[in-house]
This record gives sequence, C-alpha cells and structure tokens, in this order.
Amino acid sequence: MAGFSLSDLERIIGERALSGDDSSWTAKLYRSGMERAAKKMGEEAVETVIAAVKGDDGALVSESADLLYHWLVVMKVAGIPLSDVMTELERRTAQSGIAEKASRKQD
Ligand SMILES: N=c1c2ncn([C@@H]3O[C@H](COP(=O)(O)OP(=O)(O)OP(=O)(O)O)[C@@H](O)[C@H]3O)c2ncn1[C@@H]1O[C@H](COP(=O)(O)O)[C@@H](O)[C@H]1O
Repeated sequence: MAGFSLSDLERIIGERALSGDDSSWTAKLYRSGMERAAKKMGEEAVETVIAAVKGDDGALVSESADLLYHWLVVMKVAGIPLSDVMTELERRTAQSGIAEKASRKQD
C-alpha cells in the first residue's frame, strides 16, 4: 500500500474522468465542471481542518485522503498536471537550499 503515490491516483483520475462510466464519481464530478469540483474540494478542506482541530487522527487521515483526491480532480478539470506543482515545490526547495544542507549533513 505504501507504494501508492499521488501520481498513481492522478493517472486513475485521468482514466476515470474520461471513462463515460455512470457509476464513476470521478466521471460525474469531472463532467459537472470546475464550480462543483472546487466546491467539493472546499468541503473536504473544511472537514480536514475540523478533524485536525479536534485532534481526531483517524478522521484527519480519512479527510486528507478525500481532500487530496478532490484536489487532483480539480487539477484535472483545470488541465494542470501534478508535475507542475511538484516542479514548483522543487524550485522552492532548491531556492531555500534546504535539500543541499540536508545532503551535506549526511556526508
Ligand atoms: N479516492 C477516491 C475518492 N475519495 C472520495 N471519493 C468519493 O467522493 C464522493 C464524495 O465524498 P463525500 O465524503 O463528500 O461523500 P458524500 O457526503 O456522500 O457526498 P455527496 O453527498 O456530497 O455527494 C463519494 O462518492 C466518495 O466515494 C472518491 N472516489 C474515488 N476515488 C478514487 O478514484 C478511483 C475511481 O473512482 P470512480 O471514479 O468512482 O470509479 C477510485 O478507485 C479511488 O482510487
């Protein structure tokens, strides 16, 4: 299970979004467009915040999974690949020099 990545989920969402399968939540949400998908993501974000503030670790894991899934659907609707976000995160990390400092510490 630990081998499952956001890239795997992005690929599944990409396939299911265009599947035309009426039983697919992804296909339905993708078809309904950005407003609905973003609203759903917002609901999951709020539920994640509530779980965090309550200190409910089980709910925090579950709501985080819902949030990441719905965020990836929003990104699919927007047509922005996950790799664009990872590139931006990598750029920020390189800019801060943190990765370099960590690798120097290991030597
Ligand atoms: N990770 C998810 C995932 N997380 C949440 N959901 C769905 O998101 C929907 C909304 O979640 P909520 O918790 O808000 O449930 P709800 O309150 O009943 O929803 P609403 O009343 O607002 O409709 C539910 O139908 C969940 O099943 C997901 N649906 C799909 N996936 C992934 O997408 C794949 C493809 O799924 P399908 O597109 O359904 O084939 C799956 O194999 C999973 O990997």
